[in-house]
Amino acid sequence: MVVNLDENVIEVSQLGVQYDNTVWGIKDIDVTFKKGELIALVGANGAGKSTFLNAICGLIMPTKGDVFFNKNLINRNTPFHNIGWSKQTHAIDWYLNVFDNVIVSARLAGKNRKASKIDTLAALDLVGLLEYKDRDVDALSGGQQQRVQIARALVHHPDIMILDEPTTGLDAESSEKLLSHLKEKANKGGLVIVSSHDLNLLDSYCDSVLLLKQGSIVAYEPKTKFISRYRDKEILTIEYEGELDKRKLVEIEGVVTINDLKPLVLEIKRNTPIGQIINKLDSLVFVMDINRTSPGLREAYLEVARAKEEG
Ligand SMILES: Nc1ncnc2c1ncn2[C@@H]1O[C@H](COP(=O)(O)OP(=O)(O)OP(=O)(O)O)[C@@H](O)[C@H]1O
Repeated sequence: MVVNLDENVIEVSQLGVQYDNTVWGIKDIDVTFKKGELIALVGANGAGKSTFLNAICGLIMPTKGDVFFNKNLINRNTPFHNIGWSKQTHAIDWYLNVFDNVIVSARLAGKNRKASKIDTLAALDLVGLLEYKDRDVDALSGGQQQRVQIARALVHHPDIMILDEPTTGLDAESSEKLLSHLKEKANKGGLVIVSSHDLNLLDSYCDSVLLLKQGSIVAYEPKTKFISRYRDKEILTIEYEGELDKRKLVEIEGVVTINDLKPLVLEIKRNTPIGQIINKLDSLVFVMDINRTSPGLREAYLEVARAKEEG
């Protein structure tokens, strides 16, 4: 597969989805996605992530605006083909067993029976469901049903994957395995858009961040740039024994915010000498362990969300 990484794969223009002629799920979204990236779609509950992903896949009809895939219009009448999508709500065939649920997706993508069978077994192996291949899907746990949906999305090796909260219900190991697979696909020239509330997981794998708030794009930029908005702060995590009073902590020089009390998680100004902070804590509690880290996606997300609220 020869991939032109400069190609504008998906172009979204003035996209808006209004529900019941009242609530705008998303509004006036203009954005372009290129290949070769894993994009983290983040935002609070109700920010419009699912609406946005469903609209760009052609699963719901926008109220206004357009989505183009390589300059071709996408909508419910001409939906995407050769993409892998997975909705937040399960879209699986309840009357089929696990294997058939997945192979049907490969066949629908135009693969022949033999290739579909090989790919189905590989996809089930990837999501850890090989031993369940003959089970009815309604005899699976919620997390296992989620894996069936993911296997359906990936089985035909699409170079565009749009996955809405794919790790909900997955255990940590499966989530890491899935994201690592998606990252590899993006590295090889694919385009992957993943929404999730698990910002620590996304941090390890995403290239760019798209932050939605109240149906609009607040930020869309490389992860490093997104996080650098937060570069003037670091995180101190402190394990201790005893009781701490928040009011005493805010008085300590260099402490910007208290994120958590047990363990104590402090945001401090970058390069603050931590000796004075530790001395103060030593006088209040028994300090057992101190860990100093640079902020990641989660902290940057909270910062940007907070700044936009204030601004
Ligand atoms: N079917 C619907 N009918 C009416 N309003 C809807 C419908 N689906 C979503 N909305 C509204 O549109 C807005 C965006 O919802 P959406 O589900 O896209 O958010 P989200 O970012 O995916 O949230 P979450 O993180 O909770 O999954 C919300 O205000 C929501 O209440």
